[in-house]
Amino acid sequence: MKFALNSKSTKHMDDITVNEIKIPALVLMERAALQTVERIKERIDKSSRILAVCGPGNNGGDGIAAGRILYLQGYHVAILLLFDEEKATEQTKVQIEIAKNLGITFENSNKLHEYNIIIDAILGVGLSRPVTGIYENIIQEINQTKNLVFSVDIPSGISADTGAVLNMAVRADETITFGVQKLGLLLYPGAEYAGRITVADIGFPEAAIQQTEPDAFYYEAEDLAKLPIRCNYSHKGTYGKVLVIAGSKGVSGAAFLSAKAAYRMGAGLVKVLTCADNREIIQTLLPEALFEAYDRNDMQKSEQNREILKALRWASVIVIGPGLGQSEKANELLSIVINEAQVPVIIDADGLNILARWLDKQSNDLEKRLELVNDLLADGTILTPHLRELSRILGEEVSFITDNIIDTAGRCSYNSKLIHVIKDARTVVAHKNKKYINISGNNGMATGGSGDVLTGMIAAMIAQGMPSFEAACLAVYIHGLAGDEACKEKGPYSLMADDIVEAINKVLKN
Ligand SMILES: NC(=O)C1=CN([C@@H]2O[C@H](COP(=O)(O)OP(=O)(O)OC[C@H]3O[C@@H](n4cnc5c(N)ncnc54)[C@H](OP(=O)(O)O)[C@@H]3O)[C@@H](O)[C@H]2O)[C@@H](O)CC1
Ligand SMILES: Nc1ncnc2c1ncn2[C@@H]1O[C@H](COP(=O)(O)OP(=O)(O)O)[C@@H](O)[C@H]1O
Ligand SMILES: [K+]
Repeated sequence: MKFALNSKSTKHMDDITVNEIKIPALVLMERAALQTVERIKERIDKSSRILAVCGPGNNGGDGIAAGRILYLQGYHVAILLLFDEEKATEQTKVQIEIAKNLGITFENSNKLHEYNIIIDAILGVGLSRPVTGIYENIIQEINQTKNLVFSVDIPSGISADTGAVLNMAVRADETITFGVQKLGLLLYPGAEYAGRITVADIGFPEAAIQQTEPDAFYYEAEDLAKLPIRCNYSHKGTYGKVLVIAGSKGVSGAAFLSAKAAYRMGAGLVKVLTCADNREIIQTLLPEALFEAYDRNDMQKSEQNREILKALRWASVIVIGPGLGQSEKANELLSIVINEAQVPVIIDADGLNILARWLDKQSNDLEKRLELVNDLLADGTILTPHLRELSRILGEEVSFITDNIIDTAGRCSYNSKLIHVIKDARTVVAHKNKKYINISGNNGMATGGSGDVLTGMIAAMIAQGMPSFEAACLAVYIHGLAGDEACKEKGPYSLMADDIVEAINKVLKN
């Protein structure tokens, strides 16, 4: 598990390090520069012509120092300052003075075409407003050259908080970020602008890191160790019972994908509760699944509802929504589940759309709607909306979410007992003040049914005994990894949801 910070927390960590622990800012800057130089040297040679393009803040200071270190090692280096020297920070002024004393060339106009390596040290985590004027112009020029671009800490113009492009941003080949990962480098579009990212240790002391509340966390391969253990002395009951309430007349794929994914993820038993018409297709495609219809015409309604309640009592976790439609029956099923379930519930797809319609009848106000959902659903209920579904629940535009997905996740989950899995290219899972950002997965997964697969995977993790929030984070991570495995074989164009299901084993067996 790794942590990520926003700009405010990064400054807080810097502040403790420099002002309380008293490690001089220039020492940190020198280490930042040395780390930057290490990465750059892996991709250049002595014939390279390097230009450090620097802004007035400490990001610029890092760039000047990196240029100076390369110069002293015999590389061809020049520095371009984009500001009036008076405006530089104290540390950056020192860096300018050292570089001048050593006789390093300072360019006074943009001659980007005379260089093939750019050190982008224009703006770092201190970016506070949209980029305009000469900053905008130079960034545009950098992006138009074919030069190899190394961004210091973060590509200039990318918000460290949201990953947004503040009007104009550098498209880097590599980004060397210092101490801790930044939210803006994990989230798109920042993640794409950053190119290859290195999180470089520049000696922030553990005490400073400990005193800084992480803004989000993410998983890497070692976190697969969090998978529930399977023991020899066990049976199918040990690994839980997943009830998938999904599908409707003519719609069977979602139920199939969700149920199959739950099995591939290790659930002991999976039962599909769907419309009677789907019996043959589900039993043919997935004979391992138990089958129950929610609309049998050989039963009275009360008798049918008793069967549904029996299924709810049978389950150790319930999925409701994929392909369910928004019919009267679907509405009724969601009500029954919300009122009667005594185990964790995962609400997806049409389950969420129905919920949004209920909310529409009650309030247009975002806070009020969040309060209503919170009151309606049981502790630990998991909602798995994609951006459009979440926009319906919140009663806001999709852009309201994409402008600041971390902030939105915070608003949904702060003071809430619910777990939100906000699905996107970088899915965010939020619960109370905890936020997970998922970095696995690929654009091949932007294909019908891949969300249904995820729902089954989360359910299987819960069925095997994981707490709901941890189950959601791990399932989202593995879903992305399975997507990556599937993509190796099928490629991003041809990847289909069932390929993700079929690749789960590649992730789990290692
Ligand atoms: N301190 C430490 O421990 C360490 C810090 N380190 C490094 O410091 C970096 C942070 O430095 P920083 O705080 O000085 O901010 P930085 O990103 O250089 O920019 C601020 C300047 O830009 C200006 N500005 C802002 N937006 C603008 C815009 N749109 N267009 C134009 N100008 C704009 C802003 O002006 P202002 O908003 O004040 O008017 C101010 O002058 C960090 O990313 C890392 O690289 C490392 O050395 C490791 C140790
Ligand atoms: N570009 C992408 N990169 C990574 N993951 C993606 C990308 N596009 C979609 N996904 C993932 O695929 C799934 C799509 O879910 P959803 O939109 O609910 O699909 P469906 O409703 O068709 O099942 C989500 O888990 C999402 O995170
Ligand atoms: K930068």
